[in-house]
Amino acid sequence: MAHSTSRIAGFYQLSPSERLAKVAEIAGLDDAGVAHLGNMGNLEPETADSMIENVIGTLNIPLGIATNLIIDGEEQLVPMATEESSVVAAVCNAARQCRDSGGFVTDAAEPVMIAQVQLVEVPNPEFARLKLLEAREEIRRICDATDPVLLKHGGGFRDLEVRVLDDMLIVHLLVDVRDAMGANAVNSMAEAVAPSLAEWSGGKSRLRILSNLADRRLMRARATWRLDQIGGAEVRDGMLSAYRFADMDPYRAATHNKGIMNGVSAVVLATGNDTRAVEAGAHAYAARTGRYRSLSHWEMDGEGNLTGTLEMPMPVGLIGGATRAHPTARYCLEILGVNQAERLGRIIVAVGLAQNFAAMKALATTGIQKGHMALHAKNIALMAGAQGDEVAIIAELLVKQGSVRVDVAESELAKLRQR
Ligand SMILES: CC(C)(COP(=O)([O-])OP(=O)([O-])OC[C@H]1O[C@@H](n2cnc3c(N)ncnc32)[C@H](O)[C@@H]1OP(=O)([O-])[O-])[C@@H](O)C(=O)NCCC(=O)NCCSC(=O)C[C@@](C)(O)CC(=O)[O-]
Ligand SMILES: NC(=O)C1=CN([C@@H]2O[C@H](COP(=O)(O)OP(=O)(O)OC[C@H]3O[C@@H](n4cnc5c(N)ncnc54)[C@H](OP(=O)(O)O)[C@@H]3O)[C@@H](O)[C@H]2O)C=CC1
Repeated sequence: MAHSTSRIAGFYQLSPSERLAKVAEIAGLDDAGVAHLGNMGNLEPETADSMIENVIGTLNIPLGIATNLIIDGEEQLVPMATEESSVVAAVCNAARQCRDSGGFVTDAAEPVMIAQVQLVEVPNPEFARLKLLEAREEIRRICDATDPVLLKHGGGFRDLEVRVLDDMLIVHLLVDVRDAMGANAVNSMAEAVAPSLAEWSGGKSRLRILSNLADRRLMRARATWRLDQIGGAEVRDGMLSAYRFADMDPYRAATHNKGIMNGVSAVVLATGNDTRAVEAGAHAYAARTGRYRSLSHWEMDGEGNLTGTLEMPMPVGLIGGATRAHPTARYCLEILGVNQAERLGRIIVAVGLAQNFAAMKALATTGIQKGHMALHAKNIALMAGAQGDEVAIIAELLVKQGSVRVDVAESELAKLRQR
């Protein structure tokens, strides 16, 4: 049913509770709905209200901890925020199976982000391109002057690329953003330097914005799963065949990479980082050869063990965005014990690889539904209306019957309540 109006002048100037009252009136929410949405959980209304616009409440997402991970020789607990069952269990499961071979080894490139400046109506783009490249030091001076704090932390302008796209010139500012995700930092630089670029090129500047294809800020993770740990050669070969399928077929690659992002996005979200930025970068990177492919690579080593690698852009920070503003994100960073954005990125890529291993193994053996649906059964029980102890009882019944469905849950719940 359409609402009576969506034009609410000055809505943004109200407090969260005033906005909620207004929405409740228009949408016909009852007292229980208002009370529920008005409970802001562990995010203060003032904090939420300064993070985004038109706030009326908060949405709690479960926060789980991935166990069993060894990353670069260190035991590592990892907070993951996700609404999807079996994602956390999958990481624990994969990490347990490579502990005997040392866990995950990671690596990272410098934290360099790209800002793009679009120059249009450039009369002689090839000529202007060289002029801009010659002005590198002047460009450095203008960019670095916009962010002395970043400079103090060892970051700042690193290099310049100029591309000719038809009649446009696209300038890439390569900026070391240290422990920030970097969008605001590089956007400010792009805006500051654009008038000079336009003048030197003889054109006009248009867009000045970060590129989410953060292909200079790559992070890598690798691990070996011993044959005896994963259940033998047949399991390994099934997984290698699953990988080949993903690498050759975009329909499969999209799902395979979604599995990787199950792990990646959960840690990105838990730490208050920008999930969309990481996701956009990951998928653009997966398509960099002109064909959308698997982000991970799977092989067999000389001893027949399964080896996996994952290399992907990882624009995450420990400062900026919601990383410091959201108290839960701050505590997640405390649990992680990281003091450099680079370490956070490495951990995230290791989690992505673990997630991919678990999903591929399940797919290549029992099928995804057995493990996933067993854990999803509690959600189904909740959907059927189970409460308190009923949730676990109904979930167990569904798994035992091998039919994790809402209609079955409803009929089991009715029977349980008649007893
Ligand atoms: C679900 C499991 C882990 C069961 O796996 P299992 O072999 O039945 O579990 P197990 O009881 O033998 O336990 C093995 C280990 O898994 C962990 N584990 C086991 N159960 C739990 C639990 N409840 N909570 C936390 N951790 C759990 C735990 O670490 C445990 O070791 P332990 O600590 O007992 O020594 C397995 O089937 C699995 O890894 N499945 C993959 C699940 C998955 O990928 N889910 C993502 C959602 S599906 C999707 O969106 C992506 C997809 C699949 O489409 C991607 C793609 O297509 O590539
Ligand atoms: N396309 C995209 O993905 C876009 C994303 N965004 C959003 O931008 C936000 C991230 O921007 P970001 O620039 O990272 O955040 P901030 O601008 O909030 O923080 C970065 C700033 O923190 C200061 N700083 C202090 N210590 C450090 C350190 N050790 N390392 C680096 N910087 C330090 C720097 O200088 P100073 O104090 O002088 O600022 C730096 O510029 C996210 O919320 C993202 O969602 C925004 C636009 C586009």
